[in-house]
Amino acid sequence: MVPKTTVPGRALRSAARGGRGVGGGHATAYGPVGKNGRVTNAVLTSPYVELVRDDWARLRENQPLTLTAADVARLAGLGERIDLTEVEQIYLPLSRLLTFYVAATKRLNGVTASFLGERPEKTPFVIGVAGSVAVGKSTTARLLQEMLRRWPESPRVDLVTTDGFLLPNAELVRRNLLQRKGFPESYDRAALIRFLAEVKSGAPEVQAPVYSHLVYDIVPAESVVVRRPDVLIVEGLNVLQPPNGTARRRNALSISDFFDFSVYVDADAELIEQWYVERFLRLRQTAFANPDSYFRRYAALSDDEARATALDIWQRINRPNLLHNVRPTRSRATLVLTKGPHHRVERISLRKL
Ligand SMILES: Nc1ncnc2c1ncn2[C@@H]1O[C@H](COP(=O)(O)OP(=O)(O)O)[C@@H](O)[C@H]1O
Ligand SMILES: CC(C)(COP(=O)(O)O)[C@@H](O)C(=O)NCCC(=O)O
Repeated sequence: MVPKTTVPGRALRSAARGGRGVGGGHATAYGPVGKNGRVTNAVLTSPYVELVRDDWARLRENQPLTLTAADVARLAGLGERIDLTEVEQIYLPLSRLLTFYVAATKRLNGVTASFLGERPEKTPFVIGVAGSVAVGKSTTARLLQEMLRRWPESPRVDLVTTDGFLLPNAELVRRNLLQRKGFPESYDRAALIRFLAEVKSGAPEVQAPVYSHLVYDIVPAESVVVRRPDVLIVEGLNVLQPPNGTARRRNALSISDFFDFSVYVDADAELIEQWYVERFLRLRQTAFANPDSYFRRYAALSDDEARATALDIWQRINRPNLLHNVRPTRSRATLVLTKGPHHRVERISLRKL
């Protein structure tokens, strides 16, 4: 199977007509290429090369899976069981690709330092993980963290979620944004950018604020500390969001300016809705049942009531955010994982241009 170049989720056409096998296809900004190898017109095609899962799975190149079924079960936590074959066929090749990027980026930083006549500084390789609420960002990020830790290039891998940079509830209420938690305007973007700038500049210790899903608010006295890891994974709905109007006018940076690689986890909105509702139903027996939970009133709901409540939250908040803010950032990712039913990744699009 020859990889295709497409806009993720929208099949365009194959730019890899030469049939050079997996990895042999090329994405081009100009196409199609004529018999004499010359560009025959200047139609802009996609910067992505697209692989179906079987071709992608082969790129693991005999790399042994070092995660056990027990490790994977622990990563799934209270969620749905994660299929070990999925880990082997999808996430292992991805972690292999990432280690190549980590090594290449280190070399590139060394080249820049030597050009400047400086000593190369150790800066963390930063990976962004984006996608809708309930698409599986946290699970993907945790899997990548565990897998990357097992490679010699990146023994120290930290993970930070952007919910810590949400504005506190009191401030959301003041700005009339409590019903828009997770929308770009509900975050302290400047603080997130400052955090990433400090991490990237090699600061020995950088603190990030913490959000509690239990109390549904920022925890004022808590923080997570990032101490110059080899890799930092930054997971969140809006990590690929470009600066808004005012910020753009001030030439502000994007969060993604600090990324060395980014992953967008994608699926049809109908599937994500189903995963959101299923997770909500499960949370009734666990997190919602905790007396300290902001959502403790949901613990007593019947199945039908819980389903209706979850659907209402999905349709009022998370679905519009997905459609208007999150999904439009998909084309900025280095890699797009497109899932089908049961979280099975069906297509992988890798940016080549
Ligand atoms: N690869 C996967 N295999 C099986 N279940 C998954 C997978 N990824 C996510 N899930 C399940 O889907 C739901 C949403 O995943 P989660 O990682 O919490 O999403 P997000 O961080 O995007 O909100 C959870 O119930 C989780 O257990
Ligand atoms: C906390 C979240 C905004 C996700 O934040 P992220 O870590 O992606 O920045 C989201 O999981 C959430 O709780 N959304 C709010 C929907 C609601 O009001 O229930």
